Amino acid sequence: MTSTAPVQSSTAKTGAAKTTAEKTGAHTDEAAALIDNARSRIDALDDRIIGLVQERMAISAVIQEARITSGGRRINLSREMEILGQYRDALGKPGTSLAMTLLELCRGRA
Ligand SMILES: O=C(O)C(=O)C[C@]1(C(=O)O)C=C[C@@H](O)C=C1
Repeated sequence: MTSTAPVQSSTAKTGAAKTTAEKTGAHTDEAAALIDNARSRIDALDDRIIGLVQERMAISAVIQEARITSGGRRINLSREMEILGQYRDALGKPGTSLAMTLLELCRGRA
């Protein structure tokens, strides 16, 4: 059964804890529960994505260090173009921006 009753909070003006409905912006308990559950899954995914980005940064640092130690340069533009193309092909124009941000994070000091 779908609940259509608006979820209200008497604490909204007092600064006390928000209700689930207030947190989610949903107008029914059912929608609020769905959003709450989906947000938990997004939070778990974001934790994994952040971990993967950190793992990428560490591997990238190893590559850069090896290249620099061998007398080369930190940056390898042709490889960066390859990566930008891969993200663009998979995700479109915002994919390019995402790849640029990733590369910026990874081009730290090796
Ligand atoms: O693949 C490399 O050669 C790297 O150094 C790694 C990496 C990357 O993070 O993907 C970082 C810097 C380079 O300019 C190109 C790519």
